[in-house]
Amino acid sequence: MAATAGKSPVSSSFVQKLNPRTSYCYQASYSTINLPRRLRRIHSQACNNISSSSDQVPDSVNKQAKAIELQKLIDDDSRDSSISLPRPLTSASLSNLATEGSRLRVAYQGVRGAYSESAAEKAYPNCEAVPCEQFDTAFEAVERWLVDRAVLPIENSLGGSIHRNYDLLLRHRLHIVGEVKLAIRHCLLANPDANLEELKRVLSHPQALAQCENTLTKLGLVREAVDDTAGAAKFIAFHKLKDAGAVASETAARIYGLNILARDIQDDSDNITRFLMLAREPIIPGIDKPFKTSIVFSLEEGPGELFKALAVFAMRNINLTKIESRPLPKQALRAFVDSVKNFPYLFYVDFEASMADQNAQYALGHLEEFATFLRVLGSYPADTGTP
Ligand SMILES: O=C(O)C(=O)C[C@]1(C(=O)O)C=C[C@@H](O)C=C1
Repeated sequence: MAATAGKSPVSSSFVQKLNPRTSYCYQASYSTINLPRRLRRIHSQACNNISSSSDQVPDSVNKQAKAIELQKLIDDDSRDSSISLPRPLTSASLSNLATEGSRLRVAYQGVRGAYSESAAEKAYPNCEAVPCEQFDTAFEAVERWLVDRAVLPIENSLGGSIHRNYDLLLRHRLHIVGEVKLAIRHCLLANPDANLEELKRVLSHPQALAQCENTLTKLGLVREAVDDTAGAAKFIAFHKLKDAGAVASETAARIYGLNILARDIQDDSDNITRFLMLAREPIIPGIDKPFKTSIVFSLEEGPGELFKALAVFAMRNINLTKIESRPLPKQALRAFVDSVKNFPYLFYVDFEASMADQNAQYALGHLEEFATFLRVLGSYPADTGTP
């Protein structure tokens, strides 16, 4: 191995694991580096903890059917299980999900018209976007080979990190294979017979409500959090509410037959959400285009530990684009830390380099020397296009 200033010694087995050009075994093993055996056990227990079976097959998605009559939607939804829109998957309905054709199937949390659906379609044009009730269901659908990818919102330029989704990345064993940045333009929606003066409350995803904080405060509307923006639109349409609006997309307005009372109500016109694409297998990282790598690690307690960890990147001129800290789950904590004085944390870091880049391999080799836990979540092409 050639000597490089600031580089730390790296064992050959480590490079073997990290270097995509060396072997196929890299593919299966690079996501977990130096995972203590006890924590590894906890991980696989968590991953195996998947509920099984049941009875409902979601109807196929006709993406071209733009104009869906509201009355039909409401009638179908209340009387008949065969509604025109696909029902979001629940854990219970996963086992009967049939594979249709060869289009890439991408699971997202929410109902039709959610921003996550647009993100899936932006990342994979022509994909079949599969709505899921919860993020866990979307992850499970990938783990059980029922869909090919899951899409996960991870951070927003106004609202910041979506913390729960960081925790899901750790709990499940999927790999990040791509990212997509999407411009989020929120609308205030209401039923055709409702008007702004009558509105008292507004429903939406907590992130969307936070992104429209100023506008909603000015309007004096009470915020009510629901699972996703399009779900809020569907709910007010279904119940024909006159006193409640929804913060959601223009697409959701069209699908659920709602009026757009105001457009672009986010606090800043520059409102961008970054989504991650997840798959069962990692992709082989290249160096032909800009790549990003996402990792998660934990450190011993002590002065300068985090400084040392970040220095492994700084000394190799690797740019960090994101750092997030999350509490280390108690369960995992018991497995690999004997006693702690303060609250222990996991650090999630995104950096601008491919795992095929030797510099990045050296940086992680160096970090591995003192991190108590280190896992590569994925190395994937950076989204450098217009959101
Ligand atoms: O509710 C939706 O439509 C989503 O896709 C979720 C979500 C999020 O989790 O941040 C995605 C983009 C926007 O930032 C608001 C909500």
